[in-house]
Amino acid sequence: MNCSASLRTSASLLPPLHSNTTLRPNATESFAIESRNVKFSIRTKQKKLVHILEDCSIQIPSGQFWMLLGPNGCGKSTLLKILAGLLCPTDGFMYVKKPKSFVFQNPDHQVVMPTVEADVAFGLGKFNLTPEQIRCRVAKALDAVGMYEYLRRPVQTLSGGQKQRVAIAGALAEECQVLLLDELTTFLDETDQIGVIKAVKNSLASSEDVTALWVTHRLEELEYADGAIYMEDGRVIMHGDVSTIMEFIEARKCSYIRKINA
Ligand SMILES: Nc1ncnc2c1ncn2[C@@H]1O[C@H](COP(=O)(O)OP(=O)(O)OP(=O)(O)O)[C@@H](O)[C@H]1O
Repeated sequence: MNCSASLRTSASLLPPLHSNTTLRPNATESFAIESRNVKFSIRTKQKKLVHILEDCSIQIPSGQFWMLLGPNGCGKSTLLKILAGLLCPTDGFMYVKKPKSFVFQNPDHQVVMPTVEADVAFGLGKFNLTPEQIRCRVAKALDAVGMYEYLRRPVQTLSGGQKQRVAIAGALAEECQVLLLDELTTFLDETDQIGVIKAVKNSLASSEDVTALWVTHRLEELEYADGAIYMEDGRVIMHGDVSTIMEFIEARKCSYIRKINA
């Protein structure tokens, strides 16, 4: 079966998967991001074991823009941080193409240099690049996110959305293959929100190899995605086609409203 094709065309309600999965050595090559039965638990100070993620399985084809949605506290950021390598899963298998980059909700945690140009160039120090190569990479990355004309701007004069775009450009300049984006638009107005989404779309269009996973609360953003994942209570409930998932979430909302009005 061509998994990649089936994921693009249909959403699926996922049955619970087996626990105690052994780690699988090889990833499926067509997927830039893959997790199988990933679990994450923590032990509280009172020694109580709390299960935050249960059997989370996802597959995101290379070069696509996917969104991860679900109610507050369902585990979206935890799954994203695991994929980024910021947290270690308790069990399961995962593969994320490298280099990968995690972009934070608050750009002030990431955009740290005095000017846009210096900030995008910041991560390039670890590569053996000539000044001309650095200029070239910075220009290309800023162009991809529509911020080239801001090259010399002090970062403190930028809006939240513009800072997010600079943070994305920093990742692109390092030629990252996977962008993991954590609720970038939560504090943005509509113009900045659309600017950031378009910057991600453009980044993917300007390089066949870049894949993005975008955590969001905003249902209207789904229209920009190639695929989606819906989580509840630490589990992946649906995975695949955007319109099916959108309908599912709308139905969930209606049933919730009916319940509170009853
Ligand atoms: N270190 C921790 N200690 C205790 N509980 C935690 C810890 N990290 C996460 N959690 C809990 O795990 C659950 C999932 O959190 P997570 O931040 O991943 O959810 P989310 O879906 O991203 O939420 P939101 O949409 O509100 O940002 C929450 O109930 C949260 O309180």
